[in-house]
Amino acid sequence: MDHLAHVSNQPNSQPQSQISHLALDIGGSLIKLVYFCRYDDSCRDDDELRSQNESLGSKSDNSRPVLGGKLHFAKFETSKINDCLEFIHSMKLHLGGFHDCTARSSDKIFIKATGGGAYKFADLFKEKLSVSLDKEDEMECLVTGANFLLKAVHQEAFTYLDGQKEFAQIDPNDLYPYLLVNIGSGVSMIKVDGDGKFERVSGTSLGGGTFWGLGRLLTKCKNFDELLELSHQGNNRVIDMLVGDIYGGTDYAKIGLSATTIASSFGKAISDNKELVDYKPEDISRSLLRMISNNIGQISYLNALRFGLKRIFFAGFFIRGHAYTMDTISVAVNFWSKGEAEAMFLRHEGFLGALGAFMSYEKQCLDGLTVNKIPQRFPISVSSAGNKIYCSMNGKSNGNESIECTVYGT
Ligand SMILES: Nc1ncnc2c1ncn2[C@@H]1O[C@H](COP(=O)(O)OP(=O)(O)OP(=O)(O)O)[C@@H](O)[C@H]1O
Ligand SMILES: CC(C)(CO)[C@@H](O)C(=O)NCCC(=O)O
Repeated sequence: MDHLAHVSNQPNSQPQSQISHLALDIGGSLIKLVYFCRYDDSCRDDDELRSQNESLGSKSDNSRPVLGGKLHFAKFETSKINDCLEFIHSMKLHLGGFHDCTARSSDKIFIKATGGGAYKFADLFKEKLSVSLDKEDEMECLVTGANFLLKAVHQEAFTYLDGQKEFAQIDPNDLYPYLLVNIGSGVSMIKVDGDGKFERVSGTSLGGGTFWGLGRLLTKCKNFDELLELSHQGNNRVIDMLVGDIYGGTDYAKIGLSATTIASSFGKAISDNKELVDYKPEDISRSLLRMISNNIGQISYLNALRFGLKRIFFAGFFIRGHAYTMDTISVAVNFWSKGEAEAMFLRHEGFLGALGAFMSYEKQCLDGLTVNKIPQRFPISVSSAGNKIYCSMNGKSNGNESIECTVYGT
């Protein structure tokens, strides 16, 4: 199994009946998996949950036990898709899909999938796992995933400035509008106005793939984390041309540029008569990270300005909860907006699309999930004709770690 598989409390040999509803987001760089896994011993009656749900108009069935479980998250490099297929097969996750309810006797299994790879690798999934991928729109899934996390998961969003992480209090009734910036291989910027109400307003090809691709070529790093780690020790001023380099050490105060502002990313490399080997990989990594993060922060701000949006949520696996990345993006948003707009980050940053695909099981008429809002302790309820899933989202989730859920079993 790929070392990238990142699942907490990962069951080693779960019987198939314990796992249901696998959803995939197959991107240009990474494949993300979300699946629900029941606890062995969690069969219990939960009258409080039942009555809360009923008071909100959701039908519950007293004959069904309430089952606890977790939403699990895993990721693989897209280039190592065979490891992912092996993982799915070994965990029997591919059986956690749905059957086509229009074809009565069909035993065809469909798995919800989003991202470009849902198209590109559909035949491979059919050939290796005998499952069909039920494709969901990538932007729609990102938005559904973001709305779900922001409304349901306690302490999901946070700000990060000057090394200070602060969790944001998100009022689910005062969430919209906001700008969602998903930094994957490329970057999508989406104005979100409500559940299912959104518009992709911009994007840029200078994204996570650019950082990792250029970084790999320039530093010979073998993996993304190594490149990110290197940036810690680097000094971008060795390579970036600063305003002070151009202005003889002084600020260009008249237009608000301090001497330390980057005037030209990688600009020093033109004048130094140096070769690539003369630069330290850590300095290259730092400059690259700063260049990409600054640029995304600036374009995001411009789009927020364009539509009068005050809140910008940044997601996607480029961020990786990395301090310098988040700081750079925050500073860029803060600098350009003169403090008017705020950059926020999400703990489950890389799994929005996969979560959105997971939620889309609600569209199916059999074994699907429906999502209803429930306030306070059980903010989100996910239910299906066959079983009901109440994601209690009790704040125990942490980044890639699993999220506690409560399920009405069949
Ligand atoms: N272990 C890793 N291996 C490769 N890239 C990683 C890794 N961890 C983080 N990244 C970064 O995350 C980016 C991919 O993020 P994400 O999974 O959100 O996007 P994607 O879905 O693959 O891309 P797209 O949506 O553009 O198709 C990579 O381009 C890289 O910058
Ligand atoms: C093409 C997608 C949507 C695939 O996830 C993404 O990589 C992206 O938004 N790229 C940026 C494309 C652009 O708007 O320039």
